[in-house]
Amino acid sequence: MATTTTMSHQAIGSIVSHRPFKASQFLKEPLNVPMKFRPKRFKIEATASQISVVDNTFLSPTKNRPQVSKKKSNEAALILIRHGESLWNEKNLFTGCVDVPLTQKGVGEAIEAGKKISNIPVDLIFTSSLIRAQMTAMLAMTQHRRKKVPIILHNESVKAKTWSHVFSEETRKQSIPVIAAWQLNERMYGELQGLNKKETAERYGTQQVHEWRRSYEIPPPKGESLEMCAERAVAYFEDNIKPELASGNNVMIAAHGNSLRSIIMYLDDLTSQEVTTLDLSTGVPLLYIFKEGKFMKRGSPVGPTEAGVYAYTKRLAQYREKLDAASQATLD
Ligand SMILES: O=C(O)[C@@H](CO)OP(=O)(O)O
Repeated sequence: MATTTTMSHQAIGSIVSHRPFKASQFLKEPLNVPMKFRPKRFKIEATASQISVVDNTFLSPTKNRPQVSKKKSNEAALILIRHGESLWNEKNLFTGCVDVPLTQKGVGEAIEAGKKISNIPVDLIFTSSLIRAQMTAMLAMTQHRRKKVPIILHNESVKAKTWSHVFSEETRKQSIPVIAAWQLNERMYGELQGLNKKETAERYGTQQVHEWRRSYEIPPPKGESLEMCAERAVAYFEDNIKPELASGNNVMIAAHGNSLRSIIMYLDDLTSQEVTTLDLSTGVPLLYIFKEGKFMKRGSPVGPTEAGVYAYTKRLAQYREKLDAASQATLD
């Protein structure tokens, strides 16, 4: 196994895009175009009002998307969840872009994560195209008090889009669009995929394997470094998710240890050195508030009734009050 230190963006695009899910059709651009250059240290460079309009046609209400009403608020909640334990996490195998499901423990973690965020508004869900992230998002939403129905959008072909159309405006209002994007997939782990992590550390040395797993610049053999993963995940976040937050839509992202590390690096403005110590647990939701073009980290809600979370902003408190009032009305 040879360590690859460089890899063209074109090559990454073509490897990651082997999946039948064709995000390119949503984005109206080929997957193999060289990715945009992103600075190593990401900056939030624009205020909400300055954020440029991007190609959002796949999200358009006219394009078979359950409608998310555009709100006037300049504040929105952003929830990040790493998927629950997968069958390969349990076996301690490098997983990357291999599409394995959750274990029973992972199912439980996703449900617990859902309880913690059950009083936080969610208007839109983004997941990777991998089943462990999608299972986590769906299971978490079974716990939400608002009881809206998450619906996975199928825009991969005209037929898929037409055949999944929802004809009732009222039903659409009671739905949450779920957008699956390969750009949010786990880092592509190259020749480590399927290998046992402990055995790999014994073979190549703990230090080498730690660098492959946690460094910013060093890619695993024939795989993506965190930097490469950031180039597609952060670009997707900036182009597709940030504009939704800027419009006041509350967003949940269910993704992976490394795709989320790269997004957190961007949100928290971490250096390439600082990100090496960032490690995410499975099934732990993290809350950010997006306001006036800035992301404010609010940590992980400990429980659904945790007063502190709802004191973060007036809007969150009001949302929770409405849910409480609705539950009370049902009981009366
Ligand atoms: O195997 C993987 O895909 C990831 C996440 O489980 O592992 P690591 O913690 O090494 O980044």
